[in-house]
Amino acid sequence: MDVTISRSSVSGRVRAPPSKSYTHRAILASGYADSATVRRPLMSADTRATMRAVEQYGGAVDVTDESVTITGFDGRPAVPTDVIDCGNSGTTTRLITATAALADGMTVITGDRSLRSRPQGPLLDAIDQLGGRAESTRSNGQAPLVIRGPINGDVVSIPGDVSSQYVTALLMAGAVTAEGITIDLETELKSAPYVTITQELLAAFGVDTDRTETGFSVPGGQAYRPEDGEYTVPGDFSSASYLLAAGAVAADGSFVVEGLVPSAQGDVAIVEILERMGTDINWDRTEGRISVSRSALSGVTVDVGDTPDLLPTVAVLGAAATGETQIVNCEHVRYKETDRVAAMASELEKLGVRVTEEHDALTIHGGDSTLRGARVAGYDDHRIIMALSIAGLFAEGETTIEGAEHVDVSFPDFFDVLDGVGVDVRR
Ligand SMILES: O=C(O)C1=C[C@@H](OP(=O)(O)O)[C@@H](O)[C@H](O)C1
Ligand SMILES: C=C(OP(=O)(O)O)C(=O)O
Repeated sequence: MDVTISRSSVSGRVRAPPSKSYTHRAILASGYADSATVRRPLMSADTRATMRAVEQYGGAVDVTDESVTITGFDGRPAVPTDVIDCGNSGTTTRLITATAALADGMTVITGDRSLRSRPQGPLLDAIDQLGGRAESTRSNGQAPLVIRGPINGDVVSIPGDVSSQYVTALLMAGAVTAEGITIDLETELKSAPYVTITQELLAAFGVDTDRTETGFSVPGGQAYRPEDGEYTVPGDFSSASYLLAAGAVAADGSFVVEGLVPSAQGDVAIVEILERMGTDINWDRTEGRISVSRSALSGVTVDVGDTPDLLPTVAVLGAAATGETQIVNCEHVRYKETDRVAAMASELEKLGVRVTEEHDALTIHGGDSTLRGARVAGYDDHRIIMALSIAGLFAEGETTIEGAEHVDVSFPDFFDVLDGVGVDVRR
């Protein structure tokens, strides 16, 4: 589906969708439990993939209006009756690969074309180190994957700079092994706040984890038991980044994003980045409400080591700013649904922006040019599509984004929300 956005202003109030990261974890944690209810989950293509995986491991998932009730497999996943298809979801793939290593038999895990090009090697090695067997069918460290368990727990050594999701996966599975898992990191941990999210979520399910000098550890023999049998998902700052950016470049009067209380999400950094760029932005942390006004932006340097998912948003903000916006420490952003560093460089250039791409940095030379609407590729990647939609708000004329239906991965009603705050969206 193509979506065409014309230069528009936005006004009014919107609610940020529920967090994708917390929803994935809460659903799988409920699978590891005896039973639990997840309130206000994100219902999207990616989180449904995690629900299907929980079912394949023997859980039952009951979706109602505002919640999902899960009868879990209580720490003992069954051997799936079929291949598990994770679609486009890297989080699902990594988290449930470690679950597979607990099952007494073989599990086959795959996904769409993008997913089958993403790196899984370090997690496969970790499962081998723990006494399981884990293989890539093409021997290239990518899905399809074949995993054989069960593992009992032990010490593993993995790199930290490819994906933090390996750590999350091992901590979640490690809690129900006999011996627990100690993870030694061979290199600096990128995307570190996502592990903090995991630790916070696990604590809410009564599971202890520790930070060690060289990594993380989780004692074995633990039971997943959420307080009062339920968990409520907070709002998503990665999704909110597009809405806040829309306000900064196109608010006409008051524009408010709700549902955003403080959280372990690293992507809360979008508030501070917008402030540094000169945005008039105000966060009522108690009410979870952020108001933002159209502002004159100036370029800044942003290190996305902890916040890879903000790169597309910051690149678009850089195009609206005067001076240079340098995005640094971004090599790991190349391992996402697409190579997002290359994708943003290429599509912003089509809109008339001067960009310098290096392996670990992206510089946007803002202010030298007026953005001209154009036809741009969405790379079947929800974040590229949403970020380019925001560029469409201030580009001259019309911006057409290809493959825009892929927003269903994390923010299914994104275009309805834009429409509702006054954006001229044509589908
Ligand atoms: O654990 C998570 O929920 C996520 C971790 C990050 O990935 P990496 O750890 O692979 O950088 C992030 O990019 C992804 O959108 C969600
Ligand atoms: C990279 C992302 O997710 P995942 O790794 O789950 O595919 C994302 O949502 O930007």
